[in-house]
Amino acid sequence: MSDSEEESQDRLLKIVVIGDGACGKTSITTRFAQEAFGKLYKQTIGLDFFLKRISLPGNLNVTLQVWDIGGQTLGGKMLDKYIYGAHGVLLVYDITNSQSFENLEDWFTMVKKANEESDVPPVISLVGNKIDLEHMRTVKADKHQRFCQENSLLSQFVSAKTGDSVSVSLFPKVAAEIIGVKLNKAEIEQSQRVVKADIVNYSQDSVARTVNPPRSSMCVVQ
Ligand SMILES: Nc1nc2c(ncn2[C@@H]2O[C@H](COP(=O)(O)OP(=O)(O)OP(=O)(O)O)[C@@H](O)[C@H]2O)c(=O)[nH]1
Repeated sequence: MSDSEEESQDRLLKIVVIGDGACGKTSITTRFAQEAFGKLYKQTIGLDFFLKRISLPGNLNVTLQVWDIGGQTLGGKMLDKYIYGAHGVLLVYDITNSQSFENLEDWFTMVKKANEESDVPPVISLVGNKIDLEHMRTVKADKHQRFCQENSLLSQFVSAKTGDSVSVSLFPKVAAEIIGVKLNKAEIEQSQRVVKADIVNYSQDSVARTVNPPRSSMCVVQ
């Protein structure tokens, strides 16, 4: 089988990352896509895209199209269009910032609204970020767990800074749940073997014109 035939069998999954400004969405996606972390905060205006290909058990290759959505979009006109059609949603908050947890209700409401007409609801994971700052935690873990139970969400604690649980757990778990594959711990780690990604920045205008960006102008995935 040629490379291109093999690639055409990949499933492309749209994963949307939302939550308050500065909770670490860009850092999580950059950690996942590039194994990198930057200390400097640069606000995301509109959104950025990342692509990464991962392998799941059974030789299943999945390409994740990760939409990193700026925290300032809450209440804006474009947010429901960005979320629409997502296979997976990461609802991110900062464990050292209670307000970012309180505001999850608003983000979650937007997710439900944007998908109320879709046949298959997205898989949603609650993500508590910055666990390297455990000593500064203001959101108790049981609050997090309660929110997950009440709303039937997957649950994850991560640190984009140290990389803890970002690549080996968060994204593979969500992808596996979407395509209906059960993963054991070894398999989650295994899913990280084949990966490389580049980042493409889209202006808000180009997304406003076409919510599904043209594939041809996206980055190459290997
Ligand atoms: N200590 C620590 N700092 C983090 C972590 N993740 C992100 N940060 C820092 O938090 C700040 C905000 O991170 P971003 O990833 O830009 O946040 P964002 O949610 O994308 O922000 P918006 O673009 O405004 O939506 C930056 O200074 C990051 O370096 C983490 O896991 N631990």
